[in-house]
Amino acid sequence: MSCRGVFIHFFGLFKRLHTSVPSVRALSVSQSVMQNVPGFLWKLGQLNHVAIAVPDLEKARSFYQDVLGARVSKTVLLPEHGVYTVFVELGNTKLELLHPLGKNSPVTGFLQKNKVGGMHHICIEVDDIKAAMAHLKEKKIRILSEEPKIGAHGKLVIFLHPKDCNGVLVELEEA
Ligand SMILES: C[C@@H](C(=O)O)C(=O)SCCNC(=O)CCNC(=O)[C@H](O)C(C)(C)COP(=O)(O)OP(=O)(O)OC[C@H]1O[C@@H](n2cnc3c(N)ncnc32)[C@H](O)[C@@H]1OP(=O)(O)O
Repeated sequence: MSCRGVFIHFFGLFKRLHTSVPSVRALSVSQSVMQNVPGFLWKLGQLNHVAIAVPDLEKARSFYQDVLGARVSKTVLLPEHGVYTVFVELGNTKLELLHPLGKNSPVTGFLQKNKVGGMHHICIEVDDIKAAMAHLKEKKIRILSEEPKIGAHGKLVIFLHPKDCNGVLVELEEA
């Protein structure tokens, strides 16, 4: 490469580095704050977790821990939700592995339809769950419990009907 070629190559590289750093930073800042939409009495925050229903919890744990090398929590039983949970840490978010607990588990029917497992719900943080509920009722989005419950992180949660949310079961958790 000529002297001029070397200069152009390094100048191009410098420009790319220079422009990529602020855009990465801007992205991470916007993800870490609640969205402030004018006229809204509550704010939507970041993705808390994606839940995956699994027919074999130990096999699923082993996949994330031993094959992908992720940090994985102990199994926690949540009888009031009818699930066993295992959390997989991903840095910017988590995966929640779900397995039915008890005969009335809401995950049983899902696993009957999805034998190998599959994405069960997403969980997004909100700053005020009661205000979110009032707003969603007004918008005719079905909330799957009369009152918020205590979720996997000891915080208030509600679930929104998948048929009202583009086919995805949505959990909102008060941050
Ligand atoms: C600890 C806590 C936490 O993270 O904090 C948790 O995870 S607790 C995680 C477990 N808890 C929950 O899931 C609570 C909220 N879930 C529920 O209330 C229920 O599971 C429903 C989502 C209402 C589904 O009820 P159920 O199974 O009785 O109804 P169903 O089988 O007739 O389903 C009605 C329609 O919704 C679809 N459907 C059912 N579950 C779905 C899901 N997870 N994602 C997307 N679509 C789903 C079915 O395919 C069906 O569509 P077609 O009519 O087209 O066939």
